[in-house]
Amino acid sequence: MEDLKPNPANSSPLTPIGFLERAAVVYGDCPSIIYNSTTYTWTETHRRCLQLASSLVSIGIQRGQVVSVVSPNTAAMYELHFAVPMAGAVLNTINLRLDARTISVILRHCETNLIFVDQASCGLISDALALFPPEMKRPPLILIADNAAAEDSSSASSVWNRADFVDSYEEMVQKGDPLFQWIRPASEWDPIVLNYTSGTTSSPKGVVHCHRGIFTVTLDSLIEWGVPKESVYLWTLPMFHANGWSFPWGIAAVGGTNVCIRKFDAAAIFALIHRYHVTHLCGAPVVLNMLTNSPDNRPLDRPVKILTAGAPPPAAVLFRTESLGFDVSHGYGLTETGGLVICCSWKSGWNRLPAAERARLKARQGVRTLAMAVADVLDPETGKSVKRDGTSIGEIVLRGSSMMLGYLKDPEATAKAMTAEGWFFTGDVGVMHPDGYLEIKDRSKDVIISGGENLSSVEVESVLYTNPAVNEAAVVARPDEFWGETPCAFVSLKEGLTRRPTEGEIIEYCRGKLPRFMVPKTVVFTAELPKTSTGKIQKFVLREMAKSMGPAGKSRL
Ligand SMILES: Nc1ncnc2c1ncn2[C@@H]1O[C@H](COP(=O)(O)OP(=O)(O)OP(=O)(O)O)[C@@H](O)[C@H]1O
Repeated sequence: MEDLKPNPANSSPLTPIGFLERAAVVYGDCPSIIYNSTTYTWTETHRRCLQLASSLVSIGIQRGQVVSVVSPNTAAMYELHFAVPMAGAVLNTINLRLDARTISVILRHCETNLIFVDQASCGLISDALALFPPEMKRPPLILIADNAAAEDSSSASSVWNRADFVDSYEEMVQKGDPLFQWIRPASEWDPIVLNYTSGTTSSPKGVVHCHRGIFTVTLDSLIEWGVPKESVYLWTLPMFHANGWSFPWGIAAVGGTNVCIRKFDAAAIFALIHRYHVTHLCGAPVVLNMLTNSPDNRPLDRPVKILTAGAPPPAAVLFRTESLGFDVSHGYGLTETGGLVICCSWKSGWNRLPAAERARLKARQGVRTLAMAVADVLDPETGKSVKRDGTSIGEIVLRGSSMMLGYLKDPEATAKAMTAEGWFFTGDVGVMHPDGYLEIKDRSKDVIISGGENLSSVEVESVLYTNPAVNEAAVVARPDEFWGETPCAFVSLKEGLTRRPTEGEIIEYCRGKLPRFMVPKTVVFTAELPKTSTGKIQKFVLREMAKSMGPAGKSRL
């Protein structure tokens, strides 16, 4: 059989871009995108993306060049996930909640060739470009004009003239060629996207993924979550966050409907679910918490599937979300993995367990998805797999086909993250349970060491979330003269409480539920917890605050 080798008939490069072509054939008349009063079909989306791709080529965009986008979840943002790679270019979606300085650094770092700017982000991009060194060439801009953005503060007219843009998004679509032969990747290893990490632990890093990686993670996520054909997907997860965990391409693969929205709050989510018969949505645990704590929440008429990832979901939050009628799935991934690669695959037998136990099991991150080759937890001392006992701690490592190509212009960080032994080191600390499901205990930088014992801040937080008065909680290390470090809890309380608990009461509550060394020694009440632009709690900010409070004293309790 040695003579049987790859040949042109069996080795066409894998790419998710072909999903759109197929959707236009199979689901041509079905709605592809609903955005405010606009509805497109898959035939129209396919045609519009081809037209836009051809216009990109005619203005000089070349294979492998970076094209950036700053936009909320609009129809244009969705189309660009296909149109930019169809022009052979690399899509770089930028988090519009970042500050101008960070965006300026990103734009210069990736040497972008063109920026699509949503009307409401013009002020932000103007500020970011003003920070370019004077001798540096500014990239050309395309305006995504949008009536729905008009109410936002820094609209185009107030910052820039139309002449500052080389064109408008809609004009580029309209003048493009609907018969354009899109530029297929020469190799499946060609880059397709460049995404910057959330910057939770350090400065954002530029992660490059190839067509093959995105193809596999997209199909993998559809299978793992069980997304059927013609699902109705509500875009609550920003597409700029790791490409919405691959669902822009995934929803095309199943011919679903993308309900795109610029902004959301709990009331809007419940209204849209009802109006469009939404079947699926994604959100970080902070979104689940917002839905369940909102006065607008109401039990759903029919079950809606919600996939959560991005931060540890406390069991209490999962429990409350399911009580409203959501069917929650829990996954784990990093910008570096292109989407979710570990999922808490649900076993039907678990449905017979009490609700609290179900939530506890679901709070575990789970097992590798089908396309991930290996997921393991390695002992930091020996480099060997930890015992499957649910208590031995190690670093979570991964190997598989959706792993990034590497960090842009950072061979050192790339080599540190992906070793010659074939592991990607996640920087997350976890345990392996006897049933083969893994659970994150902390980010390695967030582990608290108290009296020589490693203490999981996530476990303490999950207890705090069960307190009916607690809205959000985060636990970090506070220096302590005797113990080295002790857990310090930052807590925001729910609105409308008739009586607010005291620090002593919160500590007492934890005493009843945690081993002594894990009980917070300090509780700080705060109106809101600091978050990154992707909704993750910024523990480094809280750590600094805890440090500035000084050593906790000589308490030996
Ligand atoms: N289900 C989950 N449970 C717990 N943590 C999760 C889960 N999913 C993702 N995470 C956390 O999110 C991280 C990946 O986040 P992302 O790629 O958005 O950037 P970041 O790591 O937050 O930012 P940076 O790398 O710049 O510090 C994971 O390493 C993990 O710590």
